[in-house]
Amino acid sequence: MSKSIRGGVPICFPQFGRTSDKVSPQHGWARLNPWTVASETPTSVTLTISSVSPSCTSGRPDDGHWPANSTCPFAVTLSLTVTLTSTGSLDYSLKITNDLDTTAPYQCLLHNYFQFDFSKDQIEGLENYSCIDTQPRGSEGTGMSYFTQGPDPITLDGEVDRIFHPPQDKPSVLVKLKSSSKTCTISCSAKSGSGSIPVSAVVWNPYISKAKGMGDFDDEGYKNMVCIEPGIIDGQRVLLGKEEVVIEQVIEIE
Ligand SMILES: O=P(O)(O)OC[C@H]1O[C@H](O)[C@H](O)[C@@H](O)[C@@H]1O
Repeated sequence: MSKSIRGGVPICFPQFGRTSDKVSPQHGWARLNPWTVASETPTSVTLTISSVSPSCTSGRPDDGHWPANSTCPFAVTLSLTVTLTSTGSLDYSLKITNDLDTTAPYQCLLHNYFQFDFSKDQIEGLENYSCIDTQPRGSEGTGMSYFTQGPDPITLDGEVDRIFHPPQDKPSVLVKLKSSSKTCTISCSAKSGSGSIPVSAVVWNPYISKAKGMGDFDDEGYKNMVCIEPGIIDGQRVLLGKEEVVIEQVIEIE
């Protein structure tokens, strides 16, 4: 199977993490397969991938991840346009199209890697989000914990793998990564014909032992990075027949 790069913005689709049957690869097949350049200008590029294209094989039935002799259960096309704007922001527009009349289950997440000083920088914007902290905390910590994120900025102090689901009045997400010299703002929203879709966000830093265990990651790399990953991951969603969902993300440095 192909491997995702550990940087930039891998697209997790059709699921974040593993499926309950553990058949599909972690974070889905979209980040494992080649995308096609559909068009480009000096400041933008549009890339596409279809679940049924012959080049999309990693994580698919012929890769041993689905039962033998099964065919792709759905036909979905992803189209990603990335634009460097005149103000210097990077704009991402990801269109997810169900090419069939039948429904297709999905989740989708932009697995952004950012430069981040582990010991000093701070994360703002997730106040009042419902947090699932997947990492045991404290000497007696076991399993996950659930809480509402308070008003203080988030700082990193160990392995961090937290899923933030938005309060009801906040379908889009706006996260700020603050260092002493600059602020990086990540905003993300999602919509389909029927209206906005709530955007959650994952914050991830592997810290010492997980960094050492990852063959494609520098042992000390955790000190200079964080992943801020907005996406549609609150439960299992369903694309209706021929439905189009668009996820928009803007990254800006002030
Ligand atoms: O190693 P990967 O498959 O790229 O996943 C890297 C990370 O992605 C997300 O942030 C998940 O919440 C983490 O649990 C996972 O470790």
